Amino acid sequence: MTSMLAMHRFKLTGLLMTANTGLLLHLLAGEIKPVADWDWLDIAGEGGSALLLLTWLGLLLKSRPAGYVTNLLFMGLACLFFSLFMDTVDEFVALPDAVTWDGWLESGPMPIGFILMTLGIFHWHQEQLAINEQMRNRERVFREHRQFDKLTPLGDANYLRAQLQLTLADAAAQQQPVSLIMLDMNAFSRVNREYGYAEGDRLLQVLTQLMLLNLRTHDLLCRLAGDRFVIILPHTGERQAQILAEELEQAVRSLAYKSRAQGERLELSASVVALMARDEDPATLLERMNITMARAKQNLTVRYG
Ligand SMILES: Nc1nc2c(ncn2[C@@H]2O[C@H](COP(=O)(O)OP(=O)(O)OP(=O)(O)O)[C@@H](O)[C@H]2O)c(=O)[nH]1
Repeated sequence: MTSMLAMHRFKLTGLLMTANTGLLLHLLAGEIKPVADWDWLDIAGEGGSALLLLTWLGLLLKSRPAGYVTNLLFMGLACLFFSLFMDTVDEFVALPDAVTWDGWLESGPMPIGFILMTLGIFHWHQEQLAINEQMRNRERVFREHRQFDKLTPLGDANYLRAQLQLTLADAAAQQQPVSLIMLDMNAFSRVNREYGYAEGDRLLQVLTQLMLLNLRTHDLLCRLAGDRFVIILPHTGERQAQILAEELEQAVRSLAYKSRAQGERLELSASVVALMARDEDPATLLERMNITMARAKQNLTVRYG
């Protein structure tokens, strides 16, 4: 409360002084009416409204940051308050007939107050639109953050599907090819079993870095689940995707990853398959990818037992 008063001290002092000046002018020029002449209904109506306007002023200053819009609203409310205050004072003080300025004090600030209030509310509306836009952006970022895997931290399966949908739509519009690569580590569960889950986690992080180093800037790597990753390759035909897939497979095989505990090298390999998107939705494309991967894994088992 004290900080609010301090922040708006000039405005509040100005209002207090203006209201006092109006009161003083009335007292100097006129005489206090006998109580019998007081119109209680007018006093309650005009005085009550003036008090309510003071409450609005307090709430406004308490809830809004200082600035242009607040100043407009304050000035508007202050004018309305002054008009009603003068109206209320008029109920207690009788002025000679020759005095005409009291009418100006009562009615003059009223339209100015309404104009200032209208301007203030208009700018408040503009300000609110800008805030809404910012909130929407923040919410979008927050929602997207929830779609990121904490360990790697790549986009997760939901993020992948959303991005795939966008990329496929873009590709269709531009008549450009899109390809996908799926990489699944072989015998990853053995790493967890023999070296512990924490070592498995560390390996997944290293593999992520390794893949990112091997990709182009516009490729998007996501973690589908566990040790399975998918890369979206915009503007890429199947042949180029195959080359990238082979490079990734080679990179994993050549990785001289050492366990944290004993520092021994782990023999690593990955199954990597590449496909070019046809005229299909993300779910169908991912399904086709999973089937291709399952076949590649099956061949691996048949070959090495
Ligand atoms: N450390 C770690 N392990 C995970 C995580 N998510 C899944 N896994 C493990 O990854 C393994 C995946 O098992 P599988 O799908 O059978 O994979 P795999 O052992 O590589 O078998 P193949 O793919 O058939 O060669 C399981 O042991 C999961 O517990 C994770 O975030 N961290």
